[in-house]
Amino acid sequence: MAEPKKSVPNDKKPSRSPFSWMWILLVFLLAGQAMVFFGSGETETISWTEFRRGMLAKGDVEKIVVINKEEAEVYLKPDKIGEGDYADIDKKNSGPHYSFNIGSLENFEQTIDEVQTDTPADERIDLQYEERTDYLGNILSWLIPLAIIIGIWIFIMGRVRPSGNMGGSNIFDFGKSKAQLFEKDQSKITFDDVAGLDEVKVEVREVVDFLKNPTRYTRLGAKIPKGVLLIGPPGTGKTLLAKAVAGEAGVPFYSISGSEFVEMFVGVGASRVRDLFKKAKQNAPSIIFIDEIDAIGRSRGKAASFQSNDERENTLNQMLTEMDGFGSNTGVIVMAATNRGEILDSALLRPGRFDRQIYLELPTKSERRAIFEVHTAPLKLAHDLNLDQLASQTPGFSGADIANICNEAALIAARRNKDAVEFADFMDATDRVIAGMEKKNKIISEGEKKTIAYHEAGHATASWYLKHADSLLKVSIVPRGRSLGAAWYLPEENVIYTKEQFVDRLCATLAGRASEEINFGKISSGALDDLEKVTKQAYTMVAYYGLSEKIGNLSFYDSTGQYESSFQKPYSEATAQLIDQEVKSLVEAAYERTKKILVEHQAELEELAELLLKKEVVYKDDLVGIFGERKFAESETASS
Ligand SMILES: Nc1ncnc2c1ncn2[C@@H]1O[C@H](COP(=O)(O)OP(=O)(O)OP(=O)(O)O)[C@@H](O)[C@H]1O
Ligand SMILES: [Zn+2]
Repeated sequence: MAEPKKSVPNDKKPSRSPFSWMWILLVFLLAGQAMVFFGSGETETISWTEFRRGMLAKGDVEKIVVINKEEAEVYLKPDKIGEGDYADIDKKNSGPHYSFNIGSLENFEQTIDEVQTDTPADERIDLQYEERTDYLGNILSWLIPLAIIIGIWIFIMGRVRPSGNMGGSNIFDFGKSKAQLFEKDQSKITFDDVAGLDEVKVEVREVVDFLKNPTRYTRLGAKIPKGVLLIGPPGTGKTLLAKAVAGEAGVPFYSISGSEFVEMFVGVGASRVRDLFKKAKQNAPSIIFIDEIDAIGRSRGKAASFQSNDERENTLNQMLTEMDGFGSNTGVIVMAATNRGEILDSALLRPGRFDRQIYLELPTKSERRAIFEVHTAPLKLAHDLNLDQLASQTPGFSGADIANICNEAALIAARRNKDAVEFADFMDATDRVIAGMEKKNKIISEGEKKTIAYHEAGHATASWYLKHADSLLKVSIVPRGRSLGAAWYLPEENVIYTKEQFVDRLCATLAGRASEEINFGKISSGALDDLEKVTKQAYTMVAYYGLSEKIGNLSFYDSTGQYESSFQKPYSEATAQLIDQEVKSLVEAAYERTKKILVEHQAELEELAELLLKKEVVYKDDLVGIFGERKFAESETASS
């Protein structure tokens, strides 16, 4: 996430800061304490022992008033006051002269009783009991906790709204949106600041045009999309791209992060959304950017039973209402970013909401070079610095990582008192950034990269020569999500598959591992997804589609879902074993066949793998260059 270079507070009205509230409370508390102190100032507090051994033993006490069975007020005999031990008490003071805490009432009464029995009736102590309500104490006893709670609340509010982004943060306007507003002329980010992402930029250019020339579209009755969802791994430039759209269109940009909604109090999230949309509409045309939308837009229902987050749901509902509410010519386009598109609530993706989805990927080598170019532009570089080399040293790095490296490198060079940033500084910076990344990202070593390249080349080679495999569009060894490399196919849209088609697909999927075995003599864990797919497919072939001779025309598929819930298999133990055997031999046969194909075309496989290592992404043209035109026409694979 990028921090805004320039932002202006959107609320300019004068506001009382939480600190002034702290002061008021403090004064209040001190006043309360002072009242307690002075209110009891006239009676000296003594201890029970002092009382018993002193005035009680000497018989100086005239009256004791026990208050609330806790405290005793002592009145001395008038003739004792102002003399001896009591010299500093004013003669006119009618008492109480002392007070003490009686501790145990029983003990106290017993002691007094003992004294009384030894005393003549007319000299006995006058013992009285009184229930007194301590108004001040009561008030304070709830005022102090209240003050503490308010204090904590103010403190939390202060944290919830990081004051760095906002000029005046007022504890009473937390319902207002704290979206940051970037004024037109202040946001100078354009598409030139976004390196690579060429395909994405084409799609996003359209959005710029919607904002600039809405009538061109509305004139013909076309509906301008309201929401654009940017999906991609962290640091791939989603925020940057949204800002560039605002910059190119010259419209205000309101940004807020989904996670900010979540830490709010009940009802606040929804009112923030309302406020945000209101503001954006007032300043239309404009862009609302919601970062980390998954924080509020997570699929409802699924995990809800565990910990239902009503606040999140309210916020989401309010957002959907707002998006449905404004017409397509309002001139407000909502852009949202997430790195987990799959967990979003489907309600968000419905037409009229975020129906445009744009995928961003980690940059390829040439894109990384371009990003290095952007971020080294402001630096003073050594003349012999080779950006190509930097790009090839940083596979799997995101744009944000690269921006980070460039800055680190400059810091390192400065620390070393250099006049220009050199290659070595970049390498050290890379190490430092890797150390920070290691926890969240996969770092790929040269050796691993080679394994991945040969694995993907295996898939590509096999599917090129398998009649029924989908035709290949693109092969990449740029890591994405859980997988380390990928091949993109043009899928056949068949409804019915023949056994041959199934088997060819099995082979294509197994080809990654087969290539690893052929080229390195060992296999790796990198084929997990492939093997999962193969196993599932082989089982469906045998147990569902009746495609194995030994099982015959039986299907244990259950469209009603009963078997699954009843733990009971619809076939005998013997059949179960047979199914397992059939699956195994099916996969084994496919694997052997795949290896044969790969060995036959080993030279081409190697050529492709090396090209992948060099370019990281290889397109259909390159594939044709290596393998020649694919022999199977598309129509031929689409089958009977
Ligand atoms: N394609 C790119 N070209 C130039 N700089 C880039 C690119 N991608 C990322 N960056 C740099 O990385 C920084 C962070 O990117 P940004 O905040 O846009 O990523 P993001 O995809 O929104 O990440 P997150 O998912 O973590 O919010 C940018 O400010 C920019 O400096
Ligand atoms: Zn694979």
